[in-house]
Amino acid sequence: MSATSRPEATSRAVGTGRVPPPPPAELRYGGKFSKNPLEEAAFAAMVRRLPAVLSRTARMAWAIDRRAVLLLAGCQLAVGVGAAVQLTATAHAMRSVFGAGPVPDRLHQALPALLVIAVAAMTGRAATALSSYADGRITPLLTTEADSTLVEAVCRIEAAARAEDGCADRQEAAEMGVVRSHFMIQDATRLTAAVIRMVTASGVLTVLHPLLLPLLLLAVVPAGVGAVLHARVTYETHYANVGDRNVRQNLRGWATSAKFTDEIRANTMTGYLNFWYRSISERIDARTLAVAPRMLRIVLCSSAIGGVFLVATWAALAWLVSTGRIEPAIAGTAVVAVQTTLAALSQLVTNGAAMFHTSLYLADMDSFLDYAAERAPKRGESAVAGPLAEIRVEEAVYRYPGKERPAVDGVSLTVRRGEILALVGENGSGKSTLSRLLAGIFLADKGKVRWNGRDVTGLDPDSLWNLSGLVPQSFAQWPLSVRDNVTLGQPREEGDGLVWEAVDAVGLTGAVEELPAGLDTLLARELWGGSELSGGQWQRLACARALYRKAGLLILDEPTSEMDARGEHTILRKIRALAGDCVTVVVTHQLVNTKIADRILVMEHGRIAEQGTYDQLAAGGGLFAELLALSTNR
Ligand SMILES: Nc1ncnc2c1ncn2[C@@H]1O[C@H](COP(=O)(O)OP(=O)(O)OP(=O)(O)O)[C@@H](O)[C@H]1O
Repeated sequence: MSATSRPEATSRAVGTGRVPPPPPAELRYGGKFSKNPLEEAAFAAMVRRLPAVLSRTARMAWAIDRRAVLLLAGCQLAVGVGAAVQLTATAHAMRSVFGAGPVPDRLHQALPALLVIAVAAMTGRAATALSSYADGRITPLLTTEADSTLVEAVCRIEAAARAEDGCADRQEAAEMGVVRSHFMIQDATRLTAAVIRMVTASGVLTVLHPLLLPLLLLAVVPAGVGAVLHARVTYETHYANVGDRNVRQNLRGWATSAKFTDEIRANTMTGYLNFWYRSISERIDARTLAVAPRMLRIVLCSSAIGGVFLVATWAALAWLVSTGRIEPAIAGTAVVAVQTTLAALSQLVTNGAAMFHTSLYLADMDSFLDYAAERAPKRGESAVAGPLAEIRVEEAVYRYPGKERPAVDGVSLTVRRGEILALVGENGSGKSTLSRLLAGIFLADKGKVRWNGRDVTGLDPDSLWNLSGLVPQSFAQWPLSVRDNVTLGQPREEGDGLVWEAVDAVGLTGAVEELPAGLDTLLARELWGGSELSGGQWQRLACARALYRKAGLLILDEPTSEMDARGEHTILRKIRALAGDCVTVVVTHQLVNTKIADRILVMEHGRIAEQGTYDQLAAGGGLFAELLALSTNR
């Protein structure tokens, strides 16, 4: 921990008599949740990855823009042919230049070959420019495809699986695959261009003298090995940092979000947050810096070994000329061929290592996509028949991953259309979890939940959710227009009429009319032109969203916790008025609000402790009566 990170937190702590905060817990992606793909991978196995990555890149690019891929392939071919033509013409020109006769005559003789060299060079340049144009056409779409695939995969995962340990870290690791997909085409193009140039130049070199190519290979192979080892170390560091990076990213979002400014300031959390942020960053930096000497050793060793072989190559060439084994004219061409091959080989190893590096991140992305696919809903495909008449829960048990005790533990109940069911109970008693089971968001580990008599595991989840409207405990404040916040991108043919109806039902008409652009007002204070609502107004909007859906199942989890008495009264009356057409479930701690319910279910430790009407329970002397007494005892 550097001394620079602590002073603010420490001085604040000293000033208030508090102890300085400990650094945040160390989190590592790995261990029981995942396996570092490099742990047991041999060097050869890593190099063997390259063709697979290349063909995958080609397939993805082909699916996106065939013409651009063909253009790229044509350009690669032109670059290769250009390099071969240049070298052959160089050999011709050298022979003329080193031949007999006066200098002007020799130059004149070399002129056609020199012109061919110029045209081949120009063709090569033009092909390279066209390649980058084709790359520019493919890459943005490729990145978008990778990004959208990832987002869609995350959105498809069963809600319950999101609570699994390691899920968020795997996702964070996969994000890097999206970032690297930006370089895939460029790396692949450069790699194949280098291969083509190297093959043509080394062919010419072998024809000139068979000894030169092996020597040149020896000069470049150490650099290649060095580059791959370098990529391996970089990836290992990245891998060790995934967990901390994930936490840092979340912390950054929370610490800098305007939504939490008040809480952070008034609770003097700024110092702690900055200290934590720095601590995590420093931990990440420390891991990165710790491998710097290893990186340096790799680069130094590979450069030194490569340098020795390069000197040997030039010495061999000098020896061949001095012993008359090759003519000076051929030696001149050999110098150009060596330079070309060397440049191509260096490009090959650099881009090969880059592709290898990319392949590691893509493997993380693939592995996450597989993980997400395994956790996508595997339920039946049949739709719920007719309007929702009844939901029946039979001995349902649900336990969150990693938790010892079930959150819902053997609950049975039936709730019918036209009925309002209130769920009450102390914090953590399982109310929200039960409502998730009722909505089919979670599937019971044991027992059954049936909609109209059909087990929800056999039903298409979208068909369930098309019939439901939910106001969750913590609802989203979408940075969208008022209208989109109500319709959530599902406008109805009736147009704004239904939107206003929903807005009116929650008593928000006046507030929306006062907004600068009415329903079109962007609700995002941070964005240019945006407006902001109060906490209670946002909650009313969340209720309007659920009411707009005219759902068969309405679940409201603490729907009025931020509302004033008038807002609460309006919404509860509306819920009562709409109750005839749907199954309504209200989760609340405001026990007086349960008066609107036909039946109240009191939860305790995941079980139903008691149930009945308000009057029955209030007079019953049980948990409800106790909680009611506490709520009025001030
Ligand atoms: N995403 C989650 N991952 C792991 N455990 C969870 C998760 N959500 C809830 N739990 C646990 O499940 C139990 C029941 O939680 P639930 O949210 O259903 O309670 P609740 O009655 O709605 O509480 P509250 O009144 O505080 O909203 C609690 O012990 C809680 O810690």
